Amino acid sequence: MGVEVSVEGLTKSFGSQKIWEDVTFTLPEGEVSALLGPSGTGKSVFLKSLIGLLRPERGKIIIDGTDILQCTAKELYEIRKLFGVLFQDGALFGSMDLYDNVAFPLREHTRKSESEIRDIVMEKLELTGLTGAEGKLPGEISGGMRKRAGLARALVLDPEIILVDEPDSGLDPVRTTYLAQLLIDINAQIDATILIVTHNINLARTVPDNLGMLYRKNLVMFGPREVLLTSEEPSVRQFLRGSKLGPIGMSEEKDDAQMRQEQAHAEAGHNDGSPGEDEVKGVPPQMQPTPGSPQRQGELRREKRVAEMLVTLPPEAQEAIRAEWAARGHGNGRSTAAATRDSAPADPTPTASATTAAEPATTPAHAATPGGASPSGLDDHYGSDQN
Ligand SMILES: Nc1ncnc2c1ncn2[C@@H]1O[C@H](COP(=O)(O)OP(=O)(O)OP(=O)(O)O)[C@@H](O)[C@H]1O
Repeated sequence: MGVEVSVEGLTKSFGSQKIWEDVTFTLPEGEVSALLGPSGTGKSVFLKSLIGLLRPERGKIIIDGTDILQCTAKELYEIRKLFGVLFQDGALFGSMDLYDNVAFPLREHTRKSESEIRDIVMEKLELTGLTGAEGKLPGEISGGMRKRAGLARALVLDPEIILVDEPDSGLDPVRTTYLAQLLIDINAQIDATILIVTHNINLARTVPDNLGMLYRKNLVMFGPREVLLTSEEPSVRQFLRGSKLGPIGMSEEKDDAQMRQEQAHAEAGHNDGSPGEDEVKGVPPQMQPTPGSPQRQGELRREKRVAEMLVTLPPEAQEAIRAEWAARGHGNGRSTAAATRDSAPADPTPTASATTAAEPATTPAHAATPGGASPSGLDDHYGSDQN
């Protein structure tokens, strides 16, 4: 089962450049979460911090009960074994065929025999739809296949936390949906905690249990998906609509004059290409595991967890949550929700801490990376700094 990842008061700077500060939230065990944010807001820096490649100057990152900012190098090595990381480009060794790429972490970090390794590699290749392609070199296959091979490699050491960096980059929308389905199916099968960093609005709206957003050097919000998807917070609303209207500009925050001018253009009928209000309104149904998959244990735990916090959420989010439970017609959250309905005032402006739900980040760091010198091999891909 996946483990909880809890981040408390985390602050990271490079020299005098503050990336984000006082970030606090929890990735709940076995749930799927997505972290959004405009380019340059420090999402990748956050992922690197979770796996111990970057060192925030303040705060805690508690993984399976251990604060990785305080622990020894040996403890960090052990914690990194809990992670599987899917990098944007798959991060495969160009000179190795897919079989050897996927087998790499097993050969590097376990004492398994070649026949045991073969069973595991072939199982993961089948899971990711790559049976028959094991003899191909990364340069001979498509970007989507490379992503799936990267995922197969991230899974061979049975990660409890899976981190996915922009799963849609370089993929067409259809392949992005297949990859998202694979992540949900894997979550159903192994109950790993999953954190996805993405810009893809459709993926953010339909795949995760929880959403968070980084902006203005802060975690603007983090909580159940329904909270962000119904939020009127200007940056969240703008981002989830992919609209020009709002505080987020091309390279930095807009000033009031620019916002007023764009608003006037919109009111005068200018079409800026943003999706229509109806296309992105409300909370779409969440992606479910492929029929025949096990029930997602994370979903069951989430239902109970969200039921307990339901009355603290904004009314629109409560309504969306109840509607989804009613549509699915299952789970103990449904009855708990009914029991607590209208029994307490909602907080109309939830903050990250108010809506915080514990969520995890996963990926066996070493499993996902080709390098062998570092405990996980992650350093070789991302580069490690001790800033
Ligand atoms: N090792 C580093 N040294 C100095 N600055 C860095 C380092 N790594 C990242 N940065 C800076 O941190 C900021 C955030 O970068 P990051 O890549 O995390 O953003 P992001 O939100 O993932 O962006 P994108 O969505 O475009 O991938 C950028 O200004 C970047 O230049």
